[in-house]
Amino acid sequence: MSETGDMGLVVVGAAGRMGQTLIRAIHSIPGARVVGAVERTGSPYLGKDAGELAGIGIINVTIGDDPLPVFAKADGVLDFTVPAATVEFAGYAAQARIAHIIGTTGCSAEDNARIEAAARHATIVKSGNMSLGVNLLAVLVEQAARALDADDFDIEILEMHHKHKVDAPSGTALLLGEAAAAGRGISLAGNDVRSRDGHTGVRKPGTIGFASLRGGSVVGDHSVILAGTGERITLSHHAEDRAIFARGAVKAALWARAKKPGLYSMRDVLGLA
Ligand SMILES: NC(=O)C1=CN([C@@H]2O[C@H](COP(=O)(O)OP(=O)(O)OC[C@H]3O[C@@H](n4cnc5c(N)ncnc54)[C@H](OP(=O)(O)O)[C@@H]3O)[C@@H](O)[C@H]2O)C=CC1
Ligand SMILES: O=C(O)C1=N[C@H](C(=O)O)C[C@H](O)C1
Repeated sequence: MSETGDMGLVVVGAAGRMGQTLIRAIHSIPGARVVGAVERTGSPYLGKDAGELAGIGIINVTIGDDPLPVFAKADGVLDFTVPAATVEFAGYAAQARIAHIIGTTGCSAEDNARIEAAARHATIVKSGNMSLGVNLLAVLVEQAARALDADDFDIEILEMHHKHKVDAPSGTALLLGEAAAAGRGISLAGNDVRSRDGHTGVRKPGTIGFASLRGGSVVGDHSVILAGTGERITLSHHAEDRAIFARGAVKAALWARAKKPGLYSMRDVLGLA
């Protein structure tokens, strides 16, 4: 806990697009405080003040590359980095018995198994999208997929992101795919079609298709299309500002503080489960 009684939070990947947005969000939200900032060894941002880098002025938190001492004095860690780093941070958060909020996408099944193991000791909230809007959209997608029969309506998920994004389909697209699959009473694994190229043959009934676009500065656009014969329903979310993800992550941290170790989702945090 920080000296003020606020929840003391460490931001890992503090110099990244989300890292800087998180520093600004924590600074503006009552009850939370930045107590540490971590970047990878060799980062040009080591030694810089995390607040100054994020554009809010000096907050006396220097960006370092050793997570252990900062985790030891914190209540939680906000992590929007890369899968290999996230798996490592999950182990450290479990050792320190602190909350770990994971926004990192592109984790493999093996990464997820290691995160699940860490959740035996740490309270982990992991979601491909921390915004209220997308998590509400997931509930609506599940309802629509349940209501519209697979014989009559095909489900396709389209996402577009900025040109710097490295994983596809996006974590959000997969989260929405999981919601659609749950509505249909099937598992997404084995029923997903992640890309199409060449002579693909006709669409296999009951599958859930994905398409990914990349370009420019798009923060995150997602559409779930339920395509029937003669009609089409499109459920969409457009993220205009990364602050929506950062605010969700801080909300998740404050929620997780009072929770027992385990692996939770943003739907749990928002009461939409
Ligand atoms: N769940 C959600 O709501 C959201 C999830 N995301 C996800 O968050 C992740 C990050 O996105 P974004 O901020 O755009 O990406 P960035 O590349 O801008 O930021 C990632 C940061 O993590 C740093 N990093 C890499 N390895 C380590 C390490 N071992 N220790 C500490 N820091 C490390 C990177 O450093 P360097 O560049 O020097 O390698 C970089 O500064 C992605 O997976 C993205 O999909 C993004 C937005 C919302
Ligand atoms: O990389 C991003 O930027 C984003 N990643 C998340 C995802 O993979 O869905 C969330 C958001 O769409 C932005």
